[in-house]
Amino acid sequence: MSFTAELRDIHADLFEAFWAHPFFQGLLDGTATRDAVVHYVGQDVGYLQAFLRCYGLGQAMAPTPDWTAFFMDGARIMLEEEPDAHRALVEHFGVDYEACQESRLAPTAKAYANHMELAGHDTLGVLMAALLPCQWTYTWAALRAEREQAPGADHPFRAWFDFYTSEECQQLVVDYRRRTDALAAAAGTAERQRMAEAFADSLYYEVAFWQMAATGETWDRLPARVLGTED
Ligand SMILES: Cc1ncc(CN)c(N)n1
Repeated sequence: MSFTAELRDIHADLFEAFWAHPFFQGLLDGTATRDAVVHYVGQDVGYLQAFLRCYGLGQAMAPTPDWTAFFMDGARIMLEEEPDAHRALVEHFGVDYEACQESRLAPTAKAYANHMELAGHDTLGVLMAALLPCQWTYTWAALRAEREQAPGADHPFRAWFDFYTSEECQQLVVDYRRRTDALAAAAGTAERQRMAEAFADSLYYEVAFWQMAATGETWDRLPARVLGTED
């Protein structure tokens, strides 16, 4: 079994938690609230900016022109295409995409961004393992949504699902996995272990990012779980 297939197996529970999270299910059935969606998109703009910086860190480690092209193309998709998917989410609520951008990353978004950027100061393999869940979870969940519930043409967030199920996004996941598998195969035990941990941490943060959106988490509005006021 390949390295990434093994990680997929080991962390099946986190993939399932990602799918079942009320925020994602709200996007799927169209009941997600305005506040949660606007907060999600406002935070995601900053998250994607951090991701683009990681592509820069990847470029700095690129061993071949092929790797350089991979990071350049990933950055192009994120800069030119992904914002349109997010724009569709907030425009459903009559909110301007540019206006909903938040100036400060919430605790969860910041922790995730810091985690990825730290991975970008380790090896190329650790960086790739940290970046993979971002591509993989969204495309996996959007494809599953299409299979199981087929959001119709009149679905309010149709464009968002269309982006993540696109051939381009699917190919990106295939390429990410192929490259991560090749790096893992060439890595020693210690590096492979750091790769596995970087992947698991990012996957955890993917689920936590939904929770951040659902609870409206910011530094001023920490969830009850953090404040110790939870029942
Ligand atoms: C937090 C997060 N993770 C993943 C994606 C999909 N690229 C995203 N836009 N934001």
